[in-house]
Amino acid sequence: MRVGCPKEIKNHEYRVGLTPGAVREYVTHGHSVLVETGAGLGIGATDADYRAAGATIAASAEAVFSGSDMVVKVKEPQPHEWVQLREGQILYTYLHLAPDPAQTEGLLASGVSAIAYETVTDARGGLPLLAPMSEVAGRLSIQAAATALEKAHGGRGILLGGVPGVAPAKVTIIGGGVVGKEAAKMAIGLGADVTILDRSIQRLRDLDDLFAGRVHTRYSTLAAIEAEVFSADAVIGAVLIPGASAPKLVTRAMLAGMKKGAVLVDVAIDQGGCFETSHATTHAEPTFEVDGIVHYCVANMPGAVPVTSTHALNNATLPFGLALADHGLDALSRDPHLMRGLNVHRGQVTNRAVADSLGRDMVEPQDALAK
Ligand SMILES: NC(=O)C1=CN([C@@H]2O[C@H](COP(=O)(O)OP(=O)(O)OC[C@H]3O[C@@H](n4cnc5c(N)ncnc54)[C@H](O)[C@@H]3O)[C@@H](O)[C@H]2O)C=CC1
Ligand SMILES: CC(=O)C(=O)O
Ligand SMILES: [Mg+2]
Repeated sequence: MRVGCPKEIKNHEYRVGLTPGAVREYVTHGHSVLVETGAGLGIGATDADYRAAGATIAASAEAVFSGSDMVVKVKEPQPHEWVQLREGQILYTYLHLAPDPAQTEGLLASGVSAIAYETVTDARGGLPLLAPMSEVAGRLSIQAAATALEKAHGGRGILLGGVPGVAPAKVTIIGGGVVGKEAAKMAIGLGADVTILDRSIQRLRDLDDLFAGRVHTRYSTLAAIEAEVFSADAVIGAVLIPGASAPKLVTRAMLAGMKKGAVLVDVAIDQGGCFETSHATTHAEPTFEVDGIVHYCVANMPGAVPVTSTHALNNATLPFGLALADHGLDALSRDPHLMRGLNVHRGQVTNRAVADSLGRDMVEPQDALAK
């Protein structure tokens, strides 16, 4: 198969779909790999590194899109990229379609078979291609909160860990999955007072065992969210209903009950955000203020640390990517977990949560593939 990797073009996105190490694996499996010139510079990988791994360097993104049977990326394709996709081609990347009707229309019109990293599953009920970036974003969320809490950045001027004799900041984490757990580790490490809310009691049990008394856990009800948000200095939004738009758990009315200069970090913004007042921001201008509350809503947080993120992402995407290259779309029939990644195929939406969120018809992926 001809595998292609264009340079990422989203604002301040420095990750790349394939590392030179991943290219070498595809080439060893007998595939050819086309990489856009400069695609790896954000992680310090030069065209020469890719050539040494067996890739051919393409002068433009257009050459990669037109010359590949499968396009491997990081972020959802941008409008200028949708139009270059075609029927019979596989797109393998993050998509986050539920809050993005325009991109969905673009992919449907192209006829491409689009596999979303974020809905591929594993045998343990996890999301193996989302998890590594959730680990990064969870850890970064506390760095973002700490910075935004500084007075010069619009925050209330409180140090997460306090100092001896002065109380630490209170961090409320809504959603105790991968993002929530990693955020908690960092917040505890800095000495903050941490509470995690989740609506899975089993998840709260696991977190209670893991953190052994160093976090408070609360079952996520409206009343509990309100109480924990009102008393927080920083709130991390980390909920997920796989594939679907995030539920709005903190309303605009609730901001009035919060401390002035408190910070909301909406990690779930890539699924539309879990705070009513969120809108996606970029690394160039990551925060904005609503009713005296600082909002940080960057939809590609891991792009800020591309070296760590790209390697972590490639570790996870490589086995499924190789299966796709080796077997084409038959790889989906061989692996029900990869099948769950298929969001769009030949003009049809093939993921239930995505279709429901967008109010569109859905065709079961195996039926869509059989046609
Ligand atoms: N902004 C960014 O750059 C990035 C964003 N993300 C996003 O972060 C979000 C979280 O991802 P993960 O931690 O991997 O998901 P996860 O599935 O591991 O955890 C989500 C948790 O939310 C809980 N939850 C669902 N509804 C809830 C509610 N009403 N109240 C409290 N908890 C609730 C679930 O029980 C689960 O434990 C996703 O939207 C993901 O796409 C992930 C990586 C990067
Ligand atoms: C998951 C995601 O949106 C990201 O890594 O950018
Ligand atoms: Mg996104």
